[in-house]
Amino acid sequence: MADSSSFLPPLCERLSYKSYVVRAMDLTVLGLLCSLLLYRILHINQNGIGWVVAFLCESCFTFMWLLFTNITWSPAAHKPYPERLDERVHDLPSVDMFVTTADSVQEPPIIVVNTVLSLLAVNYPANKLACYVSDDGCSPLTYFSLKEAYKFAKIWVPFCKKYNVKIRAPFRYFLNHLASSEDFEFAKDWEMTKREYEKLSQKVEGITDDPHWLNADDDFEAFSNTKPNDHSTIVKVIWENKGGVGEKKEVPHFVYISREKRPNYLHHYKAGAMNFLVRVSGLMTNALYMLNVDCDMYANDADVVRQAMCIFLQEPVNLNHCAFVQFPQAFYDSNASKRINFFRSHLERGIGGIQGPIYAGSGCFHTRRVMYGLSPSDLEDDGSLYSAATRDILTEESLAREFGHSKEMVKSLVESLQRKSNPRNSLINSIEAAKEVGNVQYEYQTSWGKTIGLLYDSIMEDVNTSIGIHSRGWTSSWICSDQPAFLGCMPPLGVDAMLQRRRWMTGLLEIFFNKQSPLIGMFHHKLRFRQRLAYLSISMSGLSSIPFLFYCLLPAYCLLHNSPLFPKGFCLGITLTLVGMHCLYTLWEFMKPGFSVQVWYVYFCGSLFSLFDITLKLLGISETVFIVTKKTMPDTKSGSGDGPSQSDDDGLNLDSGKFEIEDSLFFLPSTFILLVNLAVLAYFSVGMWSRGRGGSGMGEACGCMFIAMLFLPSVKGLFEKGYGSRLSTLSKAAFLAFSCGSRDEPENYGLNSDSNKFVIDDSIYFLLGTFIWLVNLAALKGNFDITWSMLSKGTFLAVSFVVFSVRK
Ligand SMILES: O=c1ccn([C@@H]2O[C@H](COP(=O)(O)OP(=O)(O)O[C@H]3O[C@H](CO)[C@@H](O)[C@H](O)[C@H]3O)[C@@H](O)[C@H]2O)c(=O)[nH]1
Ligand SMILES: [Mn+2]
Repeated sequence: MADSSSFLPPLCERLSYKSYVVRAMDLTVLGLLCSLLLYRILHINQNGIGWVVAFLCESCFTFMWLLFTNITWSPAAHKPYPERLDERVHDLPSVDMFVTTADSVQEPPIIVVNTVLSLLAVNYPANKLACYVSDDGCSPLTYFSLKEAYKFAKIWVPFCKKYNVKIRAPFRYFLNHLASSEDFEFAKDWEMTKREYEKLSQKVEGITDDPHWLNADDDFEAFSNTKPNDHSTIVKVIWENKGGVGEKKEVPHFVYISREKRPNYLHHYKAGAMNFLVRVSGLMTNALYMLNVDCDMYANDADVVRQAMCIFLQEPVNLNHCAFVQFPQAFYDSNASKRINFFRSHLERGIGGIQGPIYAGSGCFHTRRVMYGLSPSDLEDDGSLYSAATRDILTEESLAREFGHSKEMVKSLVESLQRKSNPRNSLINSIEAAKEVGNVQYEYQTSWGKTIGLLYDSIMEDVNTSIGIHSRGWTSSWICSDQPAFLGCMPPLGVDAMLQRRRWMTGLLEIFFNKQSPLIGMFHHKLRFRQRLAYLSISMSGLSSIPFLFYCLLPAYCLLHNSPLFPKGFCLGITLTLVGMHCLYTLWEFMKPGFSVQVWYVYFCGSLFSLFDITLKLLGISETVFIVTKKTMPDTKSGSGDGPSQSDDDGLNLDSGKFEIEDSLFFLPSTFILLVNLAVLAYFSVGMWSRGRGGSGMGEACGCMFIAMLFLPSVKGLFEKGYGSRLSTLSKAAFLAFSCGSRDEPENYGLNSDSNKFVIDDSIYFLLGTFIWLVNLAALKGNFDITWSMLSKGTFLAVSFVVFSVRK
């Protein structure tokens, strides 16, 4: 396929982003952390429990910093030159494009439609493309919208190609007005296309789940009497590109599928949907490469497919062994976009310089053969199957055993593993075979989800699958581009963002504990050592909230117990430099792209609650569940951030078989930490002059102050967003704070100057209580819909307050 003449310039280039300044900074922080640890060890005998806990927490931070330094040590990315593709490659390979959607309410069909249109219109020969939409919601609305989208595509795709439109998702494109300087013909086409798009979006947004129209159209018969979790497989070929002339040849194949679902059968969320997509597309078009996007991630650059091909088709292929090409993900919702862009690209570019970026779930091109479980060692230098491997892999029984008993599937597999481009017969002819591989029992006792396709044992299926691929010795490539290749949406900051973060962290922890854990087989040679460390760092990120939580309470603890937390003299300098550098370096970097402390809190809190989930899972009490995030169009965005959207039932949610956390509980940790620190600060200022020498002092008080400042904005968020149950959050946090304080020995209550031990005083309870009531009163003033439940919680608070205050 590719022309091997070596005179032509390369299709892509590897760029290194190595920076000695960054390295020096990373090493300095590491050095400072180590000297702090050393100091703590040397003085461990003179100091109390606070000192030991601080040492343990700091050891964790040092370890995490070490892993982080490993990631950021040698960042790299690939720069493709799509304009060189045509002179080098005469016959472009075909590409199957997958879109997953799961819920027509959380993921409005108009968003899916836009994503699909952007893919159908990419700059690539239409007869080499196929677009498959998997609908886990089994929604006739989604199917209806896609059919309408196809009608519009017949206008949209030629329009984009004729005028070389840059952004090919219509909702984005039509946000800009027509410039008056445009020529007449263009203006006419533009107006017409815009009108058609408006008609389409009115139809799609106006459609309801009314059974009348469903019954009226035979095409929707498959959707009658179905439930999202109880229906048979549906496969609909919306459009088949059979060549021809004009618009007919310009729109790629377009297929709607929804796999069979039955209650009591595990369906493995997105990974299950993807594996079905891989099979159906194998039967229908069997392209060598597959693109996968989330339903909200439209292609923002018409050249994405060509860019990816620059990496795959770069000669010599075997030096690279590139299994997949990951594009950066960016988000069109302003505030959220920056935080993720920054983190993801920072991390991915770093890992991109080791063995290659991690598959991020969306905006990724996979090689079909790799998805089928092939290893680089199965291949000859020219990319054909190694002859011994052929014998093992290509026997019919072993294929059927591993991939399931479908004759058509086995045939397509053989062709795909041998990289044969099979001449297409009609897509319609494959519908029956496609339905068969969507059966709930099809994967039973096969290797799907275990070693083949997307792997199942984590709800973070992307990272999990990625480890599997890298462990077989493949590499991957991270593309750097000026213009974001894909744009999607992120939930607004707040509970939804925390839920998403919590799901991610839980999924990563599942990986940490599953059989692919980066901890196991630490020196397995195919997964490079540094890459393994990178995976370790990522899969452990949920755990980092534990030392952090302790650290946030330590200054308060040490102030109360009059035991030192921070070193004195020269070593205090080290601590201050560390904190200072950390603030300047991390926090500043973090804030630079517009982050707020709240974003940081979402991270912290999401991680904390994932620990809760994973504990329940490891104990076998509940399963981890993929809760789909809500997606909104940018112009209709405004209403989305107000208030919680999930139900606020506490305890076991029977539908999902999982413990749900009440929204307001997400604010519990911050409220708790803030209350403890404020109370201790107040206490400290009252008793400052009567203190003994040698223990804790101003340093620890400053620590408390710093932490209180850090958490204040997130507690403020609790009030701003109008979460109805803030009273309950406050009362719970206060209850926790009280009970922590009351663990002291009874005789230690009050100022005990003999023991030189500064212990909790009754007044602290009154201070805390008064504070809470003042805050509550202020909050209630602006919120008149006080429910009985809130009143009862308030009464509970009052009673517990009195009980605790009179305790002696
Ligand atoms: O049962 C399910 C659940 C989800 N999805 C699809 O999965 C995608 C991602 O879901 P979303 O709610 O948007 O989750 P995010 O946290 O935004 O997704 C990120 O993280 C996921 C892993 O947790 C990856 O799968 C995604 O690709 C990645 O973008 C969407 O297209 C959904 O339609 C399904 O197809 N079936
Ligand atoms: Mn998403």
